[in-house]
Amino acid sequence: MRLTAENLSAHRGEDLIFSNISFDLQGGEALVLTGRNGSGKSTLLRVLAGLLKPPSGSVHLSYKDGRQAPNLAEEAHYLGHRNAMKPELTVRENLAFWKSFFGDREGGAGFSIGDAAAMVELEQVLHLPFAYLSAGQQRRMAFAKLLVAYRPVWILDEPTAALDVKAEALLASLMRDHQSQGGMLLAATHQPLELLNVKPLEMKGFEFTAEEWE
Ligand SMILES: Nc1ncnc2c1ncn2[C@@H]1O[C@H](COP(=O)(O)OP(=O)(O)OP(=O)(O)O)[C@@H](O)[C@H]1O
Repeated sequence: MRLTAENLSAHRGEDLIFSNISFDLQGGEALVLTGRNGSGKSTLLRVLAGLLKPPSGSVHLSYKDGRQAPNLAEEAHYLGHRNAMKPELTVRENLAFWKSFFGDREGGAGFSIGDAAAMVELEQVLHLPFAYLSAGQQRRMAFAKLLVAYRPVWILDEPTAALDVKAEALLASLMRDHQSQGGMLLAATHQPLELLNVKPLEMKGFEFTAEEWE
């Protein structure tokens, strides 16, 4: 797979958040966004996930054999700051919903709910309402959502926030497994995760001085 983004920009309300963002990524690589708070990392990930329309620029995704994928959003999982799980449903019910809602895309198959829960080391809490899990357990289960349905691209916004060191290492190893199988990662993270084939992209945001406004 190959992902090419050219000259992307984004607005929030009246403000230009970034412009001229371009990158090129192959299967197995990870684009890691860095930059200070407010520099536009989440905004860029939301643009790539198809949740915000960029006023300029383009994104192209092609399969290994050169065919164009219809769009990136359909080939990607997006894990934002929120976990997107219903608190009153059990963990198993939540994962079952996402598994059938997403289905698999070309090139792979999702894991069973039991296997995905075991991969995040939480198979013992599948019967509990999602709300009963600790913040770190909830985040790990939100990650299991990526495992139950296959997507070649994972778009991850601070995936390891609220996690202890052991859980952070566990999710990082699942991310590396995804890469080893040819998957791509697009991730914003404040913690340095040990990913493979990292391409860093520093978001600078816009900082206008008083003189520049005049
Ligand atoms: N819905 C919105 N409406 C208006 N402005 C917004 C909106 N969401 C974000 N912004 C602004 O866009 C800018 C970029 O925010 P963004 O969340 O992309 O930054 P970030 O680099 O991910 O920051 P952090 O490291 O704190 O997560 C910020 O100035 C923020 O205030």
